[in-house]
Amino acid sequence: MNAMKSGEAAPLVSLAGAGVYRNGRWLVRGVDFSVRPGEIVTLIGPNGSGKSTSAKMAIGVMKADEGRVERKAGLRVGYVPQRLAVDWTMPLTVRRLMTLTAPLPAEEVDAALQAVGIAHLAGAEVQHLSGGEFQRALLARAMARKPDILVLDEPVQGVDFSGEIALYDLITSIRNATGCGILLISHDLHVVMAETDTVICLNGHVCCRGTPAAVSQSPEYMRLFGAKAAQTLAVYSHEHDHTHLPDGRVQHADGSVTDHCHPEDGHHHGHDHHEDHDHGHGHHKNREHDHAG
Ligand SMILES: Nc1ncnc2c1ncn2[C@@H]1O[C@H](COP(=O)(O)OP(=O)(O)OP(=O)(O)O)[C@@H](O)[C@H]1O
Repeated sequence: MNAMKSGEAAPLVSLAGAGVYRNGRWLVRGVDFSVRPGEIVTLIGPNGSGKSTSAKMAIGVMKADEGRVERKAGLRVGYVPQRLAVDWTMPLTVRRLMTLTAPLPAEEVDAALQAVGIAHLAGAEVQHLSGGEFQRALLARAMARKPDILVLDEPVQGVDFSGEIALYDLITSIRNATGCGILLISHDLHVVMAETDTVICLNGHVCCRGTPAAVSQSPEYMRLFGAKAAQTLAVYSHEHDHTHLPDGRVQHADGSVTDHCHPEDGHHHGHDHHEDHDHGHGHHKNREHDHAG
C-alpha cells in the first residue's frame, strides 16, 4: 500500500461484471476492478485475453454490453494506446507529437518533456527515437493534460530490460508527484511493476487477482535480477488452464476444445489477494468463485 493512495477516495473508474460483445462473440466478460487516486492496477494476460478491451471499457472508448462501468464525473483521462494511428512516413518532431490532437502552450510542452527526461529531444524526429524515448514522449503527451487517471497500454514495448526499469521508476514518480491513478497493461505474464497495488489477470474473464508477491524483496530475486531491478519488478505467479480461441471456443490444458468454459467456472473466479507464488490455480471445482457484480 503506498502513501499516496487514500483508501477512502472514491474510485476514478469502476467496472462490475462488465463485458464487450462484438461480431457475434464476447471479447471479454465479467470484468470487475476499480482504480482509485494514487492506485496502480496492472492488467496481465495472454494475447487476445481482453486487456486492451477492458482498459478501453474503463475509459469509455469501448462501450460495455453487459455489467456496469462508472467513472468519476468530469474524469480526465491520459491514454497511451498500444499503437498510434500516425503516418510514420511523414517527418514528425517530438514537439509536434505533443500537440497533434489538441493544442498545448509551448511552456507546457517543454515542462512535460522535462518531467519525463527528454527535454533535449523536443526538436528530434519521432521516427529516430529509441523505444524508451518514444514511450517517454507518449507519457509526456498523456501527462500534459493533467489526467486523473493514466492508462498505459504496454508502455515498455520495444524497451530493453534497464529501460523497462527506468520507465517503471518514471511511472512511479509520476504517480507520487501527481497522485493520479494508473491502469497499466503489461505484456509480461509473470513480472509486473513492484509498485502495483492490484494485478488483474485476464483470460477472456478475470482469471485471478492479487498483489504482486513480495518475492522481489527476497535475496534470491535480488541475486537473479539485481537490487535495482528488485525494487522495481515483482513476480506474479499463476497458471492458465485454458485459452479462449479466436472463434469463441475454449481450449483446455489437456488439449480438449469445448464451446464454453466449464459451467462451474463462471466467467471469473478470482481469489482475492492471491499472494503465494508457488501456487498455481486452475478451474478447481472447490475453489471459491467470484461472481460479484
Ligand atoms: N473492435 C473490435 N471488434 C472486434 N473484435 C475486437 C475488437 N477489438 C479487439 N477485438 C478482439 O478481442 C480480443 C481481445 O482483444 P484485446 O486487444 O483486448 O486483447 P489483449 O489482451 O489486449 O491482447 P494483446 O496482448 O495481443 O494486445 C481479440 O481476439 C481481438 O481480436
